[in-house]
Amino acid sequence: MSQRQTARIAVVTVSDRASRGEYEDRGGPAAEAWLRQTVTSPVEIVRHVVPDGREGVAATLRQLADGAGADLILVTGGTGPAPRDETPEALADVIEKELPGFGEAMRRASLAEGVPTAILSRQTAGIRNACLMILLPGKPAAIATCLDAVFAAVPYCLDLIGAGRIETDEKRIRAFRPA
Ligand SMILES: Nc1ncnc2c1ncn2[C@@H]1O[C@H](COP(=O)(O)OP(=O)(O)OP(=O)(O)O)[C@@H](O)[C@H]1O
Ligand SMILES: Nc1nc2c(c(=O)[nH]1)N[C@H]1C(S)=C(S)[C@@H](COP(=O)(O)O)O[C@H]1N2
Repeated sequence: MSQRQTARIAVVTVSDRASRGEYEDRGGPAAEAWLRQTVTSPVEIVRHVVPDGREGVAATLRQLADGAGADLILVTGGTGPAPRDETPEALADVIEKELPGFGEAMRRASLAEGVPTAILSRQTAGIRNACLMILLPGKPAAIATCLDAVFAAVPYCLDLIGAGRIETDEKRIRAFRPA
């Protein structure tokens, strides 16, 4: 299977208050900045800010994967235990396969940084067709911690599902592609 040369990445901030303009979204820009510093191959990055809620988030994920042809979607926010935190339920509605190892590795990294509430985040990842979706906590400071913890496995995962190929700056993240 030939892989698309310019990978399409979507960054989705899920936050009631950021979507209403009550505070400036800092999570989406942090995720985009992390990607631009790390991915060295051609990439298109689009950002969206949406309110919490299962149906709306699921519709956004479907549109980005199926309509916009995203290879990778990073979602930040709505992973906690509060009543409006429904991002994992939205993900479950749209994916064919869950990859729970992503959540395990991200929570371990946050715990190792001394954040005991890391276990409150139901962060995870999943596959829909040729799109990998990764859920991150809403705290902007968590984004680099969590992406640093899992991103070495992302390029090979995209290869396996037939998504666009990405290369990384080895000084930041050494992509692991088993021989
Ligand atoms: N995208 C973001 N940009 C800036 N700060 C954020 C963002 N998401 C979360 N935060 C900060 O982290 C705190 C905890 O995030 P959390 O996702 O639990 O918010 P929340 O109480 O669910 O509210 P909301 O969904 O309206 O953002 C917020 O109060 C805010 O200070
Ligand atoms: N690295 C890191 N992980 C973190 C946090 C944090 O500040 N740093 N906050 C935790 C808290 S307090 C919550 S409630 C959950 C879920 O956050 P979310 O609902 O914004 O996704 O993420 C957790 N994971």
